[in-house]
Amino acid sequence: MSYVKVIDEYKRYTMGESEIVANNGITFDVEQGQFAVILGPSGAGKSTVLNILGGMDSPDEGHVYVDNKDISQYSKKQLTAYRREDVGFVFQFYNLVPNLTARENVELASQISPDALDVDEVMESVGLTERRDNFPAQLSGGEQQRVAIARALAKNPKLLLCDEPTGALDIETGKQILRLLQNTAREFNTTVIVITHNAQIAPMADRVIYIHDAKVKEIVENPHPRSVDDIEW
Ligand SMILES: Nc1ncnc2c1ncn2[C@@H]1O[C@H](COP(=O)(O)OP(=O)(O)OP(=O)(O)O)[C@@H](O)[C@H]1O
Repeated sequence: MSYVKVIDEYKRYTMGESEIVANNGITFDVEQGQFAVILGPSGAGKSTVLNILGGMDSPDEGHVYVDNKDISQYSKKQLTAYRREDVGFVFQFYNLVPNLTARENVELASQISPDALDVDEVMESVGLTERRDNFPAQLSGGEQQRVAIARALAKNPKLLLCDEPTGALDIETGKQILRLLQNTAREFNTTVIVITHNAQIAPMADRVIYIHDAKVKEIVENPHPRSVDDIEW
């Protein structure tokens, strides 16, 4: 079975009298160690998929397998443990703790995971050894995002989920972050899933899942993903 397997997943929200179908029978797979991109316009349902994959929300129907476990059937308690131990999150606006240094931000995450990696090794792998004693406000946006990635990786997660990770960065810095995410999938065999509306990112992914209007429109496999350096946007 694929490492991540979403099968006929539905999520509906009630807004007063009306119902919004945010995910309308979503089905896709991602293999272990793949760098996958979920691409679609605003409102297509991408964050809903990510919230469900990350254990922040549960689907109304369907199944979501991660590493052979059906997380759609998890209790609240099981979801809490899953979020803590199995999933690393990277968001558009970093969400670092401002009064902790870069290293302390990473350490904090490593402390809640039983399977945590060595904090200094992770800091080195994202190229931040020199800046580890700086506070977030003393770091550039790209450096702060690298701290956020280190924080997510320190837990040694099964899944790294990234919500518009380059959305707040300029092109060159965004490329550095994408290179880091692509390398993470390759070197750590971590399954990385990025959601974005930026179609320029698609050629560098191993698999692209196009979502439109709450449904999967197309799934494209890239047998030869492009290097980040060859991508223009
Ligand atoms: N908690 C919620 N309550 C009500 N409606 C919601 C909720 N979360 C999402 N929606 C609706 O579900 C639909 C899909 O939203 P979602 O955030 O998943 O899209 P998206 O593709 O991530 O968009 P964006 O790129 O703008 O974040 C939208 O119509 C949104 O308004």
